[in-house]
Amino acid sequence: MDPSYQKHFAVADYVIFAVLLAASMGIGLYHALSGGRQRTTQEFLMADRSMRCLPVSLSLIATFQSAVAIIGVPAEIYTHGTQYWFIGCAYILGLFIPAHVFIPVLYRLRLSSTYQYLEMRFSKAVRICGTLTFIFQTVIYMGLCVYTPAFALNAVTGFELWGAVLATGLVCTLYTTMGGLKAVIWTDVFQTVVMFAGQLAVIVVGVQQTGGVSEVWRKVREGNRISALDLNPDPTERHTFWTLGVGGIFLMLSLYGVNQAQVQRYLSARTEKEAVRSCYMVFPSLQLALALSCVMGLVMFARYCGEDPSDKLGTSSKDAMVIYFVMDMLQGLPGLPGLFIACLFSAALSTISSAFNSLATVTMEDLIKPHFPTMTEARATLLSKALAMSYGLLCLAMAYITHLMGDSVLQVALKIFGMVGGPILGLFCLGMFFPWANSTGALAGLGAGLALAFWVGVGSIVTRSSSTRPLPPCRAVLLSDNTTTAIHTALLNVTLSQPSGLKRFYSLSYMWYSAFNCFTVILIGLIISFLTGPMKEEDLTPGTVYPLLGKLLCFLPEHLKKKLCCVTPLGHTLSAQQRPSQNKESNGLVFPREDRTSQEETDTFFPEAHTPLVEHETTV
Ligand SMILES: O=C(O)CCCC[C@@H]1SC[C@@H]2NC(=O)N[C@@H]21
Ligand code: NA
Repeated sequence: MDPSYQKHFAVADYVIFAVLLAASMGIGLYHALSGGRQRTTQEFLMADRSMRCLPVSLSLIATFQSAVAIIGVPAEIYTHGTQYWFIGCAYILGLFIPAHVFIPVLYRLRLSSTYQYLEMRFSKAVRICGTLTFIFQTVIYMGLCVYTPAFALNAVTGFELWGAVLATGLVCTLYTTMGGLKAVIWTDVFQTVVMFAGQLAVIVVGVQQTGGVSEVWRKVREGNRISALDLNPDPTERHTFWTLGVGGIFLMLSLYGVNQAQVQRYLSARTEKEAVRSCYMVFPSLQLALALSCVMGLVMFARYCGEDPSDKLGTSSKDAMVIYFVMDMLQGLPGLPGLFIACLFSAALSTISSAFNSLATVTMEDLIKPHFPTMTEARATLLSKALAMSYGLLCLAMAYITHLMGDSVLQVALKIFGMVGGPILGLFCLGMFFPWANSTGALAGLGAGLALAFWVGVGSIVTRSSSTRPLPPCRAVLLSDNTTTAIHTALLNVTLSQPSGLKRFYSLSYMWYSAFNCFTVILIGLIISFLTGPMKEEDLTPGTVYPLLGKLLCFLPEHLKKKLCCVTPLGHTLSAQQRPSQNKESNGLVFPREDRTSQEETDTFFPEAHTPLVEHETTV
């Protein structure tokens, strides 16, 4: 680290950072001392199912917008150009499908944990495997989210690394443990505002210090950082419209469709309509977050055109360079570096607190409560708080491990989601869209999906085949035009040895992991289901299958549909006493007759739902 490049904080910066932590603690304390004072798991884990769509939607964004995106996306744009921005196209279907497929199914089953669905549709074993897979994914991802801001700060400002990790971890654990989901959602709202403000400040100051918008635009175009629409169908090409726009849809479905942290927010909404509306409201805010990160990367490129300060930082990671850029821009403006640090830690805190809370929820609901049905509410709530605390400490331990996983934090996060989130998405799709799938098929599918995912993922890390050559730094721009053209032609003419066989398998773009693993689970799951005797219509728990065929073939006349798609209509919202009770004898889930209470909700989305295509008996 070249000492002249070390950036230091003014007192004002530390003050702003401290205010952020204090405000988050304050919100946590408020929710610990108000309302039901977090005395029941319904309140602690589900916010009393009383939330409105605005806070839920801001919390939905905050959950998967951490320091990884704040740092990783600008670094991505700086190095590879704006191709990554096409992931915004995946947000359309990536949010529309959760709003009209996953939310109606999951909301009407009145679940606390998403994985209860797996027991209702398949079996307890499938539920446990789904829960453990989710815990594994979230613990690793949480480690990455804690470590990223601390590591980046330390690289540039000498900011005490483990001090920052501990401060973040402890504050987060405390307000999550005290205030439950209500505190997590309201701190998410506050932290999302801080996150946007911090990024905006850096962009405004950055443009102004680089000579204005037109100057930035000129430099960015000359450095060919504005990527054209790349329609290359090669699945080993890291970022193209297909890997981002289509592969990204499966990534979004795994996060905003079936991930416990997000489903818990949908379920905390007071009505299904509010839940669907909150999902719609995520779209503009997510596009704004993506735009801010991408523009920040472009401004950073325009600012450092001609020189590449990352080698002076003593670390080759472009992620650390983003912090250097920010400190360089805001250095002379006391308070603004503190605002950006607050932005970075807001992004981290809002993700980590959501992870803690969802981990505590699934551990309680899926792993503990089923074995201790007589546990009192007070003990269950106390245990939930102890779990949040222990997960907090575990994530500090995970922090370092994720740092070893690779160079770009964004790439590591997207790989984790693809490798683990993809198979979980496949499990839910198998359950919701294929009535014939049975528990054996589900377990085999999940196992195959995870095995294949880790084979590809680990293989790509080991053979380093996922890192692609970055675009030439714009130093070439300073040469005369024809020289530049000559260099580019020479570069492009080099026939890159197309990897073959296993090497090609390892070079599959990580943006396809979600889709690839999802289809593997579905394919294997269906094959094993048919080999071991497919599920029968009457054995299906009502409301756990989405009439996909019925929807896709909605243009067919009724009598044809009746023959073709042996599907049951979507379930109605089960009132509290209707919820599935653990039946001692049959050790299965016993369902009372479905009530018709929430007819208006069903009518809104599935007018044909109350005229069942195939009359089915509920197991009473
Ligand atoms: O920021 C993180 O912690 C995770 C990296 C981004 C995760 C995905 S990318 C597509 C979607 N849009 C987001 O803002 N987050 C998710
Ligand atoms: Na966040």
